[in-house]
Amino acid sequence: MTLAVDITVRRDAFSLSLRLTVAPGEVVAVLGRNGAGKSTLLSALAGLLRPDEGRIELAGRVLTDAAKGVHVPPHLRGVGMLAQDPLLFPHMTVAANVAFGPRSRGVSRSAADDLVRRWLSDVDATEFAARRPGQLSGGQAQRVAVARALASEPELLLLDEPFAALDVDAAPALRTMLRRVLRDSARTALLVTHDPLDALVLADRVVVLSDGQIVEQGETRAVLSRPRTAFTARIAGLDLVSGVYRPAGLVVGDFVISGHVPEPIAEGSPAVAVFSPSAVAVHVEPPGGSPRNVFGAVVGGLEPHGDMIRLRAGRSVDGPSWVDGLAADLTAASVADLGLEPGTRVWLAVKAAEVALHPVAGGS
Ligand SMILES: Nc1ncnc2c1ncn2[C@@H]1O[C@H](COP(=O)(O)OP(=O)(O)OP(=O)(O)O)[C@@H](O)[C@H]1O
Repeated sequence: MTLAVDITVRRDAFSLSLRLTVAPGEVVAVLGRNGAGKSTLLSALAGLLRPDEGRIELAGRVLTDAAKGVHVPPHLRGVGMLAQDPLLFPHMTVAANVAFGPRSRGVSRSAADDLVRRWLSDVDATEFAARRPGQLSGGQAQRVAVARALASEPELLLLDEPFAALDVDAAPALRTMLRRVLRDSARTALLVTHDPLDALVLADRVVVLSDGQIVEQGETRAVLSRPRTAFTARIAGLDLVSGVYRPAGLVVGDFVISGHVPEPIAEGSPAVAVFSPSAVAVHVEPPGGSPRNVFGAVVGGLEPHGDMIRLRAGRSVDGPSWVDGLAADLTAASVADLGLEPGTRVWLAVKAAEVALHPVAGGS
């Protein structure tokens, strides 16, 4: 189900110009700030918008060819969409909502019933089959929306900020479920988000969009932990360290990084420690006591970041290599008090309570 996109869309002063290939079973996250063109891209893929130039091909079928006037309508494209809002039909039961796509494609009632059972079970929503959407919580409704999107067996699934409308407590469970379902069904998917965590947990690869253009792309962890452009670094906005999950924490070489685990991680599987640069304390002497999560480094660079100064760490002669590029935010006064300048030896400390350990896409 390879997706090949090469399109230009012009909207008044804005123009999106993008070339992208997604391999069968691959999940690609498109990250970008407001107005970057993410929704424009999804609309073009879904067939809700006609590109001014270019082609969209999915699984060998031409969905759009601007030069030849080809434009397959949305319902015939084999493209499913999961939006921020579950958008379930309020007057139908959950089961009828999930059966709707297959039935309108001509699938028999009994085959559609089988699909309903399978997908409601996959998203842990079997018990809601007879309810109406009004009787579900936001998270439950979104699970049903996942089942509905997948029951249509789309060749491409578009995910538009699927957790944005959920409260913070419901999002991790849904993200875990979606990660499992996407992996088990080997679904080709494009995920639009401005949350780097969604990309980390769900996507194999990330594409960073700015002002209608791709500014960076690559394997998710590589792009987010070592952004090559200042723009991506700002979007990523997080410190992240890759390792292997053990009950004691994230094992990275000789280090164990302690943190909390908001969503389950299998022991021995690839994971990341994620924390905010504002949670990192910078010391010029090794901190006293026995605090955990202390890493030796040097000051690699100092740059203004809003009303703070962002320190970029570099590797010290005797310290771990993975500290290279980690960020810490300090006030200008503390930079002056500590006498920090490029090359200064420092110790970075971050409390376990401020560190979240997450599974990463591609892990078991
Ligand atoms: N119908 C339209 N007509 C003209 N310009 C539009 C239209 N819709 C969007 N735009 C412009 O296109 C640009 C990209 O918008 P788009 O919605 O694709 O961005 P986005 O990355 O999805 O942003 P957000 O994260 O806020 O949803 C913006 O400058 C927007 O003002």
